Amino acid sequence: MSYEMILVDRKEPVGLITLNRPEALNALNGKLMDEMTKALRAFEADDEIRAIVITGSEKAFAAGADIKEMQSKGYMDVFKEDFITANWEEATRCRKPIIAAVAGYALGGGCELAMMCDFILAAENAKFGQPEIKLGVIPGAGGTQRLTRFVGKSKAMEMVLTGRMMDAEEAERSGLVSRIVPTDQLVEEALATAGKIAELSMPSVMIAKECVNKAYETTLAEGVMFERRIFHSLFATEDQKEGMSAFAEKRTPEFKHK
Ligand SMILES: CC(C)(O)CC(=O)SCCNC(=O)CCNC(=O)[C@H](O)C(C)(C)COP(=O)(O)OP(=O)(O)OC[C@H]1O[C@@H](n2cnc3c(N)ncnc32)[C@H](O)[C@@H]1OP(=O)(O)O
Repeated sequence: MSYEMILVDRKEPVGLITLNRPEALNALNGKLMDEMTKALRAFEADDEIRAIVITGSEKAFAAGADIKEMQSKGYMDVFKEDFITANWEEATRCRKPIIAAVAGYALGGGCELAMMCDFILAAENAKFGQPEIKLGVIPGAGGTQRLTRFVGKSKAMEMVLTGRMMDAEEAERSGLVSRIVPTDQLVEEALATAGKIAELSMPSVMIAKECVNKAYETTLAEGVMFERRIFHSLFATEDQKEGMSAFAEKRTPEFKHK
């Protein structure tokens, strides 16, 4: 499959998607999002790929939705095409782990896309923000909801109401990113982290992801019960026998992903 606005690289067992629209700081237009949706679906269906990394350039992960594409749209246009959600949420549907490797600007839809991934690794030069208010709109791809869950009401409110950006240090302190890495080592580090996840038992990884995500959607008691039942189910896998035998025998496990 050929892509124009993203680069897709199969680095088994990791799939790498690089946003590649440098002339517009990777602004996310319909074509780019369609391509990303296709690439994510292809990796999801690929048995040899067990973790995914989405990244941009050193200057920008993505500077948001394409403002020039949006500017002339009217209410009925955005309503009829269900603008933003229609082809933007594939990352949230993917069952394999996705790491956002963010350098430079992650603004508006760029920040929202990063937050749809399972975790964010930030380069030292990363800058996060929801500047939509400065354009006379508000975040439309989950920013008001996900940012608030990551950083809490006060900081999310300030960022959404003023459009202020957060640097990597502040983003790490606030829990938006899992850690900061030197900018020139970002992709390498994200691939290495994804590679480590991909070595683990795939069913456990996919189910662990489901359980953590459940914490956002349910009560503590229901979430704990969901976790326990799922934990029980993993005792039906070959990988549970292999993982625990390998520990007892002091050797490295060889997971079969089943
Ligand atoms: C998804 C929703 C619903 O939540 C909505 C959104 O995401 S709305 C978009 C939110 N994002 C923004 O408002 C950021 C817009 N960009 C900027 O503020 C600046 O470009 C910058 C601070 C990120 C970088 O500034 P600078 O280094 O000075 O570069 P520029 O000359 O401004 O940009 C270079 C080039 O890229 C084009 N560009 C940048 N961002 C976008 C964008 N979001 N959409 C379309 N095009 C964008 C910019 O216009 C420049 O192109 P040329 O004019 O030189 O052709």
